[in-house]
Amino acid sequence: MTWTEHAWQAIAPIYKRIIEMPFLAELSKGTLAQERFQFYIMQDSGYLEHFGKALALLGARAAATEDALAFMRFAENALVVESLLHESYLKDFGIPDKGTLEPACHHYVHFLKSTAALDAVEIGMAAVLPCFWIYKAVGDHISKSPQAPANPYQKWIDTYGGEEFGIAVRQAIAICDRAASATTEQTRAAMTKAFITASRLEYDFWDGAYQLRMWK
Ligand SMILES: Cc1ncc(CO)c(N)n1
Repeated sequence: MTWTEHAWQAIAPIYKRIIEMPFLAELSKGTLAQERFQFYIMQDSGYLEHFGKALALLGARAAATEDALAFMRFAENALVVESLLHESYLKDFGIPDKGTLEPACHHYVHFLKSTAALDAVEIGMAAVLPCFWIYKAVGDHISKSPQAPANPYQKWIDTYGGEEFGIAVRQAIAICDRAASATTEQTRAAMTKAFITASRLEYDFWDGAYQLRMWK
């Protein structure tokens, strides 16, 4: 079994809870309250900015030039392509700026940045993998569900269920598998732990948006 197969198995219960979340069930049907999606997009705009920087840092730290280039492309995509989607939604909703990072987002981006900066590079790569893989799985899952007519969230669904994002996800998976097979058992275990933590933080991110959870 590859490391990524093992890691996905480890998060299977978390992924199951993610796809059952009301946020995603309602987004899929197009019935999600605009206020909740708006909160999510504002937080996610802030998220992408930090996520992009964590990816660039991993690119700088990657040993193989090929992996460095892949992570630099991921960083550019997070900062340019995905951010455009968010900006168009922010404009549709008439939101002037991104606002502050609320608890779930704050927790997640700082976990990613500190892991990318301070842990072994393989562990940093494992920490960002759920950001790719879970979004792809969720995008595919929603794309395969019965399509709601004129879903206001269709652009979001198309981005993450789309083939372009799929290519990046497969690359990220392949890089992590190569890194995992070249490292020690101890680092592999730490990679799995980081992968699980990031998956929990993905859950929490949608949960925080659904509950509109803000600093008290
Ligand atoms: C919280 C979060 N995780 C992953 C992605 C996909 O890049 C995203 N846009 N937001």
